[in-house]
Amino acid sequence: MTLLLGCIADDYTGASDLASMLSRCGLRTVQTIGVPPSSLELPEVDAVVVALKSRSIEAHRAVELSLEAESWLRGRGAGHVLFKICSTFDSTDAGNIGPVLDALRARAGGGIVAVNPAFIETGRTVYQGHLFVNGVPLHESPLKDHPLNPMHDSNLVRVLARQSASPVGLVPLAVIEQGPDAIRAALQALASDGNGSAILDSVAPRHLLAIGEAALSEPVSTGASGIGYGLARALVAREGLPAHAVSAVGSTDHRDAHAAILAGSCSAATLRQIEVAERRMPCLKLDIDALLDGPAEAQRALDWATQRLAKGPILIASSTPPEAVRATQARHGGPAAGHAVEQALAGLAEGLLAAGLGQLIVAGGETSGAVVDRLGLQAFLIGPEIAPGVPVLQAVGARSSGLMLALKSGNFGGDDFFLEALAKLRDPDASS
Ligand SMILES: Nc1ncnc2c1ncn2[C@@H]1O[C@H](COP(=O)(O)OP(=O)(O)O)[C@@H](O)[C@H]1O
Ligand SMILES: O=C(O)[C@@H](O)C(=O)COP(=O)(O)O
Repeated sequence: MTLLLGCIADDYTGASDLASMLSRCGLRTVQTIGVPPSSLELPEVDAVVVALKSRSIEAHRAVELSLEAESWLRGRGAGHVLFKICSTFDSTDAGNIGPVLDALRARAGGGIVAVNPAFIETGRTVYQGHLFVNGVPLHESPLKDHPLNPMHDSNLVRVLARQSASPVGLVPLAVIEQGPDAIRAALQALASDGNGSAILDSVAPRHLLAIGEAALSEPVSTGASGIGYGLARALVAREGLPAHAVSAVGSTDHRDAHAAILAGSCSAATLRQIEVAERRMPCLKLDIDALLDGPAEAQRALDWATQRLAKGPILIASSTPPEAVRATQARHGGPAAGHAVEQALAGLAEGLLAAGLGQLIVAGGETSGAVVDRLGLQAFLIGPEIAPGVPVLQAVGARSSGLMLALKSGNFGGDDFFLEALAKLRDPDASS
């Protein structure tokens, strides 16, 4: 296998978002959970997205894991490596975007890293280095209330400069509008001035196409699915590949298996999606204090679910509005509460799988990471898109092979997302 593109994603939902974009553009893509063991047989692909759970861990550990993934990808021919971060730049001043980007750049021998977190289809745009979420500056968007990394600064040049060892430049929209050659020249000028990275503006797909083409001249780039779109389109054109969506999920004997939704995201979008779904299926809202006090609440939830699974899909949610999250964090500590809730939901997934689950939808990036790790899943084939950034996934590898999943970033999807996802997991080929 010789890769056209190697990708390292800092969480699992982000990885499937990117993998979906690459597949839609025509690159045969597989998502692996961490660096795959040599025993795992992967199909012939053009791109691999190595999914890490490195967004909210110690920076030095995120660097180690990312470099390990980089070696694996370069060893399989990847000339360019994209470090996939969140389109809302989820991070803290301690990292992990800056430290990982610095390490990948150093490993590649220097140069300058183009950084662009735009994802136009989900309303993420960058102008004058400031990130907007559906037209609202990042620091005024729902991301200001994120349980793990609340975002309080929309100026990404400033945000990244606090995390990176090298100065951060800006390539403004006026230059991006001039196309790939002008972008390359601007990046070179910034590199000559000592910048190790630069935030690139973009408010429309044509900007991402130009950025993707320019970014391929450097060994490393950083960003979300928008830059993935630009890179994939540039590679497909360069290699003369057919520019149409490829889906790799095969027929599944899980079509009539039990289905469940686990929601651990407290995002505004997920809260609305739960509201819609609970009118259509049994829904259990976990008692968070009880959940954090001991195993009885999780056992109650598992009993509740296993009694109902055979009758149709069910939903279990830990999600609460921001004020309740703040109260929980004040009582139990932020990271401790988050971790405990993730592990409780992971335990529920394990119990549900033992009870015959064949289709699983998880809402929340960290939550998805905990669930996928607990189930020991190794890699995913990428199927059709349910909503921008959320594809149908089919597990491959020793454990739970064939299991159909959707890993939803908290902020993604319309109000009907859970209903749409259930239909698509049951029948990935059905037109929506
Ligand atoms: N009711 C709650 N109170 C406090 N923290 C919670 C609650 N429910 C979930 N969490 C935690 O909030 C975090 C949500 O992050 P994540 O799963 O990445 O969602 P998103 O995709 O919205 O960022 C997780 O650590 C999760 O365990
Ligand atoms: O780029 C994005 O917004 C997503 O792919 C992503 O990374 C989302 O992270 P979570 O909201 O933590 O799932």
